[in-house]
Amino acid sequence: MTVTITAFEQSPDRGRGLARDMRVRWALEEVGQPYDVHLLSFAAMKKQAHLSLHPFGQIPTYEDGDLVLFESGAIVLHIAEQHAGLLPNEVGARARAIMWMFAAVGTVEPPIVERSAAYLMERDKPWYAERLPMLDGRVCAQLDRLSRHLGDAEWLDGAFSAGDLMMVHVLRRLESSGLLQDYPNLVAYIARGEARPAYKQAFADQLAVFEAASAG
Ligand SMILES: N[C@@H](CCC(=O)N[C@@H](CSCc1ccc([N+](=O)[O-])cc1)C(=O)NCC(=O)O)C(=O)O
Repeated sequence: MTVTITAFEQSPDRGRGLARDMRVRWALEEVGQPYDVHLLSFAAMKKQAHLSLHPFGQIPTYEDGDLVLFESGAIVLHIAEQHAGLLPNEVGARARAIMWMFAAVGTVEPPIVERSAAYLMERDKPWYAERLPMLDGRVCAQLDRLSRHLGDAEWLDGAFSAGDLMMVHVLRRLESSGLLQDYPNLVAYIARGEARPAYKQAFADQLAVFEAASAG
């Protein structure tokens, strides 16, 4: 039975690989698993057929036979548990890799999403100019700490893992913000993730969807 994921029919990330189906695509490529994609319009995401898969009406979802999952982190963890290549076998290293998955989505991502949401929904509000430095400050506080931890290491904890996959994708959202320029080791870290063949394949496949939709 082939796995099926959901993704945007026409992603607002305009093919930049920022939507969260990218994490699932990348994970499936890292473990060498084929998958089908069910593309959804914004309207279809809020209809009952999709809400029965994803109670919050979002993408991505993951279907494998009777199993239906949502939450990109949970999907990546499931893929990593089912196939070799994204989690170490050694108990402690495996636990730390999962720890970094949670750190990505639970500690580093929230201020990045808050900053992005403010730009998208509040940039014309009178308080935005005053609020932006605070939003940047919260993002940079986490970048500072992550950068110090990473130092000159290639990955967060030994070999590349699902923790790095999630963290690289979280950080990519900042690529056009200018905030990463003060953290050259994080820029290089992201570039190492983007240089992986599995990432490149996932990115190309996500971009192809956007280009086909834009051409149509
Ligand atoms: N915590 C969930 C969050 C899922 C989520 O936010 N999904 C978004 C798409 S990825 C988030 C996203 C969207 C757009 C960009 N972008 O750069 O344009 C980046 C990321 C979605 O379905 N949004 C539609 C809706 O909520 O109605 C997860 O990790 O799976």
